[in-house]
Amino acid sequence: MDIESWRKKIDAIDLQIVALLSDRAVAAQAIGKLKQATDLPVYEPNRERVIFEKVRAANKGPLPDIELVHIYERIIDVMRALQSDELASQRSASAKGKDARTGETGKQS
Ligand SMILES: O=C(O)C(=O)C[C@]1(C(=O)O)C=C[C@@H](O)C=C1
Repeated sequence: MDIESWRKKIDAIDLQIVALLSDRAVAAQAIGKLKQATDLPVYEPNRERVIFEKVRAANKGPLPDIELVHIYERIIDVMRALQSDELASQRSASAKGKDARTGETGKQS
């Protein structure tokens, strides 16, 4: 296959990754709401250790285990932020053209 064909393959894979990450985020958000309702902490290090172990066990290469786990650490960081509602407020602020932290529009008056 030539470079263009491989790039088309990567574009198609990226669409699947985005859809799967969105599905994962919906599940994490649902867990976050259940945790809020039952006063459980967002951060569950034991559960995260189990996930990293499953990821290592599922890995057939060519990515080294350590790199895959790094990707997962980042994914779960983002899921935790979503559960704490930090990302939800950032997203709605940016949709309105506002700074998530200050709520300012960034336009000169
Ligand atoms: O399983 C949970 O308790 C979750 O909240 C989900 C999740 C994850 O994204 O996989 C997120 C945060 C926790 O620290 C552990 C795992």
